[in-house]
Amino acid sequence: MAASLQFSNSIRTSHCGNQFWRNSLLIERNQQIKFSSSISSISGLVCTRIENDCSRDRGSRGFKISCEKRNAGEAATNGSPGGNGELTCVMKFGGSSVASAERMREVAELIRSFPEERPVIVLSAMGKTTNKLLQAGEKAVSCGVIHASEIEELDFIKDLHYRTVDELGVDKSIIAVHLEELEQLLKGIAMMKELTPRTKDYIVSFGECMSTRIFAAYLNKIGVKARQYDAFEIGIITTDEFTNADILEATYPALAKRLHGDWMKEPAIPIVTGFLGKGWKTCAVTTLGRGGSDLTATTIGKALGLREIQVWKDVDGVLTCDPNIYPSAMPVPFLTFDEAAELAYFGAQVLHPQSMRPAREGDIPVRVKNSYNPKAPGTLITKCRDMSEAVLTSIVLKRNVTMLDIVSTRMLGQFGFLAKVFEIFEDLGISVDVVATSEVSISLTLDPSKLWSRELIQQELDHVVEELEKIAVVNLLQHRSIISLIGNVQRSSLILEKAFNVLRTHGVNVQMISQGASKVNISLIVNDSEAEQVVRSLHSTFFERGSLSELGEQFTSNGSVIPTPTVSAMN
Ligand SMILES: Nc1ncnc2c1ncn2[C@@H]1O[C@H](COP(=O)(O)OP(=O)(O)O)[C@@H](O)[C@H]1O
Ligand SMILES: N[C@@H](CC(=O)OP(=O)(O)O)C(=O)O
Repeated sequence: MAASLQFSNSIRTSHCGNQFWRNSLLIERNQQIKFSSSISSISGLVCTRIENDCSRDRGSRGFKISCEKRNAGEAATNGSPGGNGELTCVMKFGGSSVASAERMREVAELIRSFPEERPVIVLSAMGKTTNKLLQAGEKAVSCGVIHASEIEELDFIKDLHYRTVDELGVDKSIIAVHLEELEQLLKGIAMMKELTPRTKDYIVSFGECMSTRIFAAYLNKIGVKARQYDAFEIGIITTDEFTNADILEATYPALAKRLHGDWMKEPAIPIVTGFLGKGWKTCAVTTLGRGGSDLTATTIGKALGLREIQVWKDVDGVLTCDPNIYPSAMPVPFLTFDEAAELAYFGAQVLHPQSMRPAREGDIPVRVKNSYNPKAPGTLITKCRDMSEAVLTSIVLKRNVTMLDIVSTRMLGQFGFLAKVFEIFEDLGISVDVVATSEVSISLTLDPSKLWSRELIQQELDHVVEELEKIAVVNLLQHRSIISLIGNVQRSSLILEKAFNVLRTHGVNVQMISQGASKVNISLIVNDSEAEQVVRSLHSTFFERGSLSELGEQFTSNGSVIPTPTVSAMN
């Protein structure tokens, strides 16, 4: 039996009070809902979906909570995928979640703790395996063939994976063949003295190929039927841009056909390699850029039209700031796809920059959860959310950015200047992050992730400057940081006032400022050396309870604004 319940602001206030609203933030799918006595007739239902009600005017805070009546016997037993229905959700576990045998056991238990789910599991490589594989590849270039088998990182990878199969009690042969091939590959690189982007992608693919095989074998061992899949064999088709490939449209029907078809023939939890794809022209293994398993998860979610995409990390959701900069950063309970995309694009490592696109296109909620602390509510990312009280959502820092000041050598009134500048960037294949313009000048920052290695950065930059100098006076400024203030740009004046107060206190001059048309991000460019301190102070100002603005407004711990009752703060 399915029921659809609509809770509006007024119902919430009159029937449940603020308590329910708070509780509603904590409701998760498949959780028993405990309603207050006034609506107890609907108790006993299980929540299956929570949606923001976007259909109404700004200011209303409706939540549509879909529920199902489930009898105790309806949930599957023995940890097997629940019921006979279709696949329900994606659960992606990152490297930190599957870093050891112990972590894999915990993740298996976590999956079993949702017996009514029929999930597709996406896994990253164990722990820091991807970094180790890349380091091994780089060492192989210059170590000589006879020393390729002795590369320290190869030993580390062998030891980690053999120890894990041993501790989990699964058959060693499932990964032995990969580890042998990896050693051969390193010898090949040593022989050629060359590591191309294509070979890099092939090398790192061993990480995901092994973690998924180990985990699938373990699930089968404990009685949970599972089937391992390599993404490049089941239809994740990409561009041939090695190390940073894009997913192509053909992926969606191909994935759906394969995963759905297999499931219908014989249900077994699919365990899919994250991060990997197959180049459409080369047919070689490609990767989706660092952290790309998030994108694999949302791609599968969209392809199968699943109800929810869960990305399980080692933090309590998307936080108000990078915890490495501000250790007591707090989880953000709700985000829109736009906010999350902007946050990821401007450097928050927690989500892959492109991962929100399939979720947004398929309108599938994404939940960011902590595999080390599953009870924490995490962050729910949906198409829209109530912004009426939101000010700032999160502060993101992107370091080591290059900035260019480009001033036209021609007089005012010249048209086509901007077009010429961007044509140069297009021809050189360099992507631009933040831009501020006037008619005859333009300031912009370059995306460092697109500039592959150190030597190339300088070469490419020299070339850009050379080309631009044909039409303009160019000033190249390196070691800059972008501080992105993600939030409600409807309140941009308030945000800017607070932010500039902080900057003034630290004696920091902003070198460029840009408010995106997307209306969720204000970007400030400062020197690298000043950036972290500024971010910490901004965080205290916007997110710490009791911080008082000169406008007489106080911020709550989630960055929203509450009016202060007296006027004394204004003086
Ligand atoms: N705003 C942020 N919110 C949460 N985590 C962040 C943020 N900015 C940076 N991080 C970092 O991102 C890490 C999680 O991302 P990642 O390492 O890719 O996870 P996983 O490997 O589990 O997929 C966290 O451990 C944290 O250090
Ligand atoms: N293993 C890949 C892909 C990935 O998504 O990893 P993680 O989920 O641990 O960020 C990487 O390290 O980039």
